[in-house]
Amino acid sequence: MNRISLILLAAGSSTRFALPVKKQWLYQGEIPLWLHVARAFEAAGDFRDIIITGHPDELEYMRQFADYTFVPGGASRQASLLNALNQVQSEWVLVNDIARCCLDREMLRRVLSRCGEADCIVPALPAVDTVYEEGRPIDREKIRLIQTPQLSRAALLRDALSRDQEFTDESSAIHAAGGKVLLVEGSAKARKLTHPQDLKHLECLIPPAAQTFTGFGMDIHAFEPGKPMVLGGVSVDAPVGFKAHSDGDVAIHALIDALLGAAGMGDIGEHFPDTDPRWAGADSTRLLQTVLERIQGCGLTPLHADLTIIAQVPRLGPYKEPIRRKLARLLGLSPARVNVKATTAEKMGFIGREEGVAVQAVATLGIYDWSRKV
Ligand SMILES: Nc1ccn([C@@H]2O[C@H](COP(=O)(O)OP(=O)(O)OP(=O)(O)O)[C@@H](O)[C@H]2O)c(=O)n1
Ligand SMILES: C[C@](O)(CO)[C@H](O)COP(=O)(O)O
Repeated sequence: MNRISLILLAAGSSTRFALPVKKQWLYQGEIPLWLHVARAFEAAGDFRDIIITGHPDELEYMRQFADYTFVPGGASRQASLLNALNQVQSEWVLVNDIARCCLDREMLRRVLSRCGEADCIVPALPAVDTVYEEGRPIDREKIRLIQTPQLSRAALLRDALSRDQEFTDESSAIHAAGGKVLLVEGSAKARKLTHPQDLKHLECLIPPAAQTFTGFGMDIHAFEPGKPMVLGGVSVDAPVGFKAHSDGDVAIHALIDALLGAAGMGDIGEHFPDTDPRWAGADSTRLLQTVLERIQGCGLTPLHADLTIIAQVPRLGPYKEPIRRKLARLLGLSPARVNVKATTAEKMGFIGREEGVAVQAVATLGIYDWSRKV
């Protein structure tokens, strides 16, 4: 069987799923769904290689979980698939949507066992409901609902998908290119996860583990006279602001690093390089929102944060509570789960000499519990 490469498509944006987490990042126990599916296929077949598409912003992160070949996805399923096909050396390629997350081994066997009998072997189900097309009932016996995994001749599939036409699956592309498509019996188990309500019908899914992850962040900024000071998203009355590429909100920067640390997603400079003009003068609350979307999209959720601001000047007593409330709102947490402390440096060092401010932050993330939404 190792003349077959496996492609798993996991670069979608989960628009129809409408939860903060993307479908491919729903945790199954301690691992994300895309890895759970990859392991299920790896255990069920002897593939020459396993190629997984991921959103370009998530690819490095995906590599931290496993040693497969990861390929950046494109703007559509077809574009992602073409990127992955460029890595394929074998004659045959099996393509599965990560969204079809429950592997029916019997169905996989039915597909693989017909290898060579057509250019594309496709699992399909009959329609069991009455079917209307444009307001009129049609003969449902003529209808077949197409699933994945589909087994295709790699070279033909590459050519078929490279035409200037959008296809929703491999079999339609191969059919349009004049190739032979063979339908085999599909499986109700291979239902596609498209909307949150599909979660109830996917019996193979297991709830996420009750794990938490902690990260630490630290940032320092020098004062810059004449600039407005913003700390923790709150305007502070001071004759100086912070020298920085962005608005210099040192508290939010420390918090972002703590969140990225807990997620295992690197540091703020990797996400918002200070060479990138997009972030010049940026409102740091926007950076925090972007980071939160990335973290939540990948299946994690903030639980708690604690910050210590070390400043000789300005005096921060009156600002601690507004900063706490602002950060809690941004994190989607109760103020009871966000703490903001302030201390001076006892007139020592650069902080004591009133040259700048340092902030330390600790943040805790949990795994998003999608099973409570079912
Ligand atoms: N640009 C894209 C779009 C989709 N996919 C993958 O193709 C499969 C089928 O796509 P779909 O179920 O439509 O997923 P999404 O595109 O994420 O969903 P939506 O259309 O609701 O945004 C999914 O496993 C998805 O991750 C992909 O790799 N690259
Ligand atoms: C490939 C597929 O799963 C076959 O039914 C389906 O066409 C994917 O559609 P989507 O809109 O990209 O989810």
